[in-house]
Amino acid sequence: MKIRNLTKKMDDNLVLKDVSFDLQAGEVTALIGRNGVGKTTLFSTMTGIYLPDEGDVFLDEKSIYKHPEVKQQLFFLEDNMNHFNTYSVQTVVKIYKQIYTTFDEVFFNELMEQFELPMKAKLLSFSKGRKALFFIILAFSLNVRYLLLDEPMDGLDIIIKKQILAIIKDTVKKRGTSVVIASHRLEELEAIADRVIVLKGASVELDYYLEDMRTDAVKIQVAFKTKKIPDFVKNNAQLLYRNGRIYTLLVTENASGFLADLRLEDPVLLEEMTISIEDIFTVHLANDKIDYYEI
Ligand SMILES: Nc1ncnc2c1ncn2[C@@H]1O[C@H](COP(=O)(O)OP(=O)(O)OP(=O)(O)O)[C@@H](O)[C@H]1O
Repeated sequence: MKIRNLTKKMDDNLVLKDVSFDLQAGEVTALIGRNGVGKTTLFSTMTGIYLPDEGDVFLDEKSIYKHPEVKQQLFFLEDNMNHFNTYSVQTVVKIYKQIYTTFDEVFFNELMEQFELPMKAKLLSFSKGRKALFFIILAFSLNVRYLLLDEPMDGLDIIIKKQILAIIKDTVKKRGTSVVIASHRLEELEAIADRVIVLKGASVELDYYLEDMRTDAVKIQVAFKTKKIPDFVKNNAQLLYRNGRIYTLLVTENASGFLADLRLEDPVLLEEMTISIEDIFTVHLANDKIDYYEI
């Protein structure tokens, strides 16, 4: 799926500006950004609920706006499916089976049984967690190539979250589905995301694979003998946190060269740490920069 130069205004507000990326099969992409940045608007525009002011979205080289039939291959799970509240599970399934001929009934029944969700109950009688679980099961049962999930785990308890993550991971692996999950709960996506797209100020600020990031980048804790911070540190590292004289730094390019230079300074503390999505988010989206000199 190719997203090309999407620009979208909501009222007079420019929400998306020249947004482009490709989605590949068998990958989980985390779409992250602060509240109100435009994640839901991007999904709505990618699926033709909104028409873009500029740009296009292609599935198998066909524009989804000009060839709506290709949208059979994608599904957008909105963060609030309350419009189905008065329907029974059976009725919702019937509706989706008519729309999506790829619906996998065996898979659906197996998961409904596994999670003990009743078929005849109305969705209104489900707790928030059970309802979210039901819609995730439904979404994956549609057997589409592209799934866009908007905050699918918002407000769920840890047990259900883990169950949902397991379903996502398993199905992506087995079926080669491409899943995009919009969230600001980064720690939850860490375990399953292959790639992260960061939206900021209406545009794509960052787009990278976590594995590449972990290879090219390094996160370290360092403390120097004196209060003076070497210039190459200030110029090449992004400061994540500071605790007294201990600096937690993120270096995203030429990590090995940076570490070698750092060792020459003979620091009193130098420790490598695991990079999290949250670190990236902090560096790129935080408004307040931490000052190296504030000791
Ligand atoms: N129907 C609408 N009419 C006018 N403005 C809208 C409409 N929908 C969204 N917006 C505006 O577009 C911007 C992006 O909203 P959107 O819901 O896409 O952000 P988001 O990143 O999904 O936010 P959140 O993380 O809070 O869910 C916001 O400034 C919002 O106020």
